[in-house]
Amino acid sequence: MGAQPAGGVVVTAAPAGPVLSARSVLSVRSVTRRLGGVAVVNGVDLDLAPGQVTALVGPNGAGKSVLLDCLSGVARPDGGRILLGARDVTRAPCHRRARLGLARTFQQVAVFPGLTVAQNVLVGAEHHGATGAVGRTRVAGVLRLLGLAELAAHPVAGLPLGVLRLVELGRALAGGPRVLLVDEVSVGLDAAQVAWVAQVLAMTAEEGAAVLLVEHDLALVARLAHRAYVLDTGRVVTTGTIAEVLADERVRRLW
Ligand SMILES: Nc1ncnc2c1ncn2[C@@H]1O[C@H](COP(=O)(O)OP(=O)(O)OP(=O)(O)O)[C@@H](O)[C@H]1O
Repeated sequence: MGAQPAGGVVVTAAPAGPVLSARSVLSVRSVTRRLGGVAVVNGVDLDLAPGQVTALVGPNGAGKSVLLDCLSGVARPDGGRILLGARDVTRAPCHRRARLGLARTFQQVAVFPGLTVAQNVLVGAEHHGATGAVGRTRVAGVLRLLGLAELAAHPVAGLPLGVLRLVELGRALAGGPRVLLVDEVSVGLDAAQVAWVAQVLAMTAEEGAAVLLVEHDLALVARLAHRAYVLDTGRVVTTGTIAEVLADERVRRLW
């Protein structure tokens, strides 16, 4: 990998200004998800703004991944509403949300082991409606962006976890999502890969996407995110600009 993504922007600390005036592209209202009789996501309200990286942080078991499952359509909420733009997608399946511009990565990396790197990324382009030559052009651009071009024809089976995370991120980016949900993207990456991915996510937001970053690496959160929500035992305990949240005494006590 080189020093920064192709066509890249040098990323400095994210501006910490409030986003309250910006339009929300994903709106979550009172979302609850019960598992085994327990509300592991409990009445969550959350808004994602275009052009912003929003962090979702909290201790192990707080409900972050289950909330992402509700947002992406992997799981159905037991209560509440999810709006993607003006559309109510609370009960919409994953593929419909993908067509509407929502993409995600998974904490347990999920790639198609029998496909090559390029084919995995193409799946993401096609899910978002980019087929044929448009899809292939998208794939080539994403592979360059993520430093994966030389591995394009390589089967993903057997590749290291860090590379698989990049492939999965590439699949999510290939459709040009307007909402991108990333779950623990830094796990398994070395420091250079984390820096690279940080720049890619910052660029994705700068180009207008709303990015939700679920992450335990608070240095990465502080570097990238404009705002944050802190989840604990299924509830949002605080939200605000990244500076406000990281300075909050209640947040410090959670780690
Ligand atoms: N399929 C399931 N059945 C029952 N309980 C579950 C299931 N999946 C998750 N849980 C529980 O839901 C709670 C929230 O889990 P979740 O994975 O969302 O936490 P998290 O905040 O993502 O944690 P981590 O940071 O460790 O990934 C946990 O108590 C977990 O044990």
